[in-house]
Amino acid sequence: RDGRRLPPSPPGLPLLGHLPLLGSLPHRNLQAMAAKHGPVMLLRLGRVPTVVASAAAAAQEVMKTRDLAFASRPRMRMAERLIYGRDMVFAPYGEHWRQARRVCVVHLLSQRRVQSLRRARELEAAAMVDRVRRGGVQAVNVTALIISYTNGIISRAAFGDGGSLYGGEELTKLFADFEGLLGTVTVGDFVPWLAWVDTLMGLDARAARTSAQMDALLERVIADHRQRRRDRRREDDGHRDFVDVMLDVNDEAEGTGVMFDDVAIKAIVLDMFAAATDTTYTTLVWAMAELINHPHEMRRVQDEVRAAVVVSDGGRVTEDHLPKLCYLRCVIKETLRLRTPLPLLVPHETTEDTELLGYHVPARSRVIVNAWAIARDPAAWESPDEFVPERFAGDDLTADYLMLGQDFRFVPFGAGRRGCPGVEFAVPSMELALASLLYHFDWELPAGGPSKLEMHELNGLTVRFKATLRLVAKPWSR
Ligand code: HEM
Repeated sequence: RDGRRLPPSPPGLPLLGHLPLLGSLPHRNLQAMAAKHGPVMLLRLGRVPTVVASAAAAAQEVMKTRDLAFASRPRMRMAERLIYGRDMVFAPYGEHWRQARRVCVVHLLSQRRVQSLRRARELEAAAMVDRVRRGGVQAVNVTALIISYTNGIISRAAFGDGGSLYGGEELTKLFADFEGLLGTVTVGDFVPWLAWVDTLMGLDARAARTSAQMDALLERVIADHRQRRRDRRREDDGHRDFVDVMLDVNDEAEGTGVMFDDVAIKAIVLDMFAAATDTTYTTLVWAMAELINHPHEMRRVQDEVRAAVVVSDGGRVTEDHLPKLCYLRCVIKETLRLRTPLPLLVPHETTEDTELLGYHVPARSRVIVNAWAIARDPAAWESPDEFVPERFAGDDLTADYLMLGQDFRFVPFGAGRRGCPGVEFAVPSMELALASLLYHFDWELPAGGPSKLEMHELNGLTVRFKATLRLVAKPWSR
């Protein structure tokens, strides 16, 4: 009525709006809708107006040109329940998010801290290789193997080397429940008067149970860390785990007004688990699955890693080898493009009235960037649905090879204010795991089964390889 043009909107249903059109794999259904209605669409998910951006130019406006206007997050009931409503990943734009983000970037995920975790990564990679060796001729459950590797790294980073003392397998299960719930879309988020459906389906009870178990664990971890500090048994050996760092920040901030109380500490440590584990393991499992279906590419990475590791290196991959592994970097980048683990990123929300590709977007609209569709846009990529790591071979493949925030056709980590601060943590973890698995073993599908993997997806906190990936590992030696 005031002459401002809203984005095009397909027909929806009364009450539920476009919610049922999302289906079980929303990134795919939204891509099909964008092909008909354009790179910016306005949907109504239940009662929530939602703008969907499906082209690189739109992503650039959301995450760069008009970054501030798009920098908030919508309220998500499950995250509030599980992460105390005090975390950072799901926090609305404002002072709490700013302080938490600063601690994250400056202290928890700084380059120095990530480098200090090198030993943790190398220990976990060695343990993973040992586990495969011990499995003998049996097909290896690669999914479980990689989950255990990523959990191991984040547990050591967050809780210290004694991370496994807090439960080992049980801890893995607790985190699996936690991440499963966090990835569950609740009806109440979109249609508040139907929130009772979530209760009826047992979601509320499960969330309460998991949250209580997690809280008890974190209380114990914090109490142990405090005790150690009192006993002065812990020396500063250059590596401080996330709980130590948060307690340090708290001590230093005393009297300055910026305080992270125990609830905020627990919330931010949980954020790290939530943000780091599923994303990293999902990417690694997809990479292994793609390489199995592309034996020529698999052989090329193996030749590269095996040429880089010489006998005097003690016959194992270390982080010193990683910068030499250019083709491996192409494989990781191509996996993130084709199998974007968070295909719709994390939802944004507008802080004020703004515009997107010339369309009016009202304040407090939910905003979804379909990074997966953008990375498969036929107008921007050649053979977009094919796994072709070579497409990146001409790029600068040094440390900054993901070129985040520079090329908006490739945004698996988002960009700008709400972009992922964990990229530097994730990249060496992924490179080292993949290089180690491919250096030490030749991988095959189990005999008697299909000769190719079906690449079905399962939607949760991330979109992951649906089946359990089981492969036969044949030890390789020079
Ligand atoms: C392959 C691995 C990873 C991928 C693909 C990934 C992807 C993403 C994406 C898409 C977002 C949201 C961006 C947006 O809303 O626009 C995000 C946010 C975030 N990620 Fe990552 N991530 C990964 C690993 C990690 C790791 C290892 C950590 C920490 C140890 C981490 C910490 C975070 C945090 C704290 C946020 C919230 C940022 C904010 O809201 O301000 N991520 N990540």
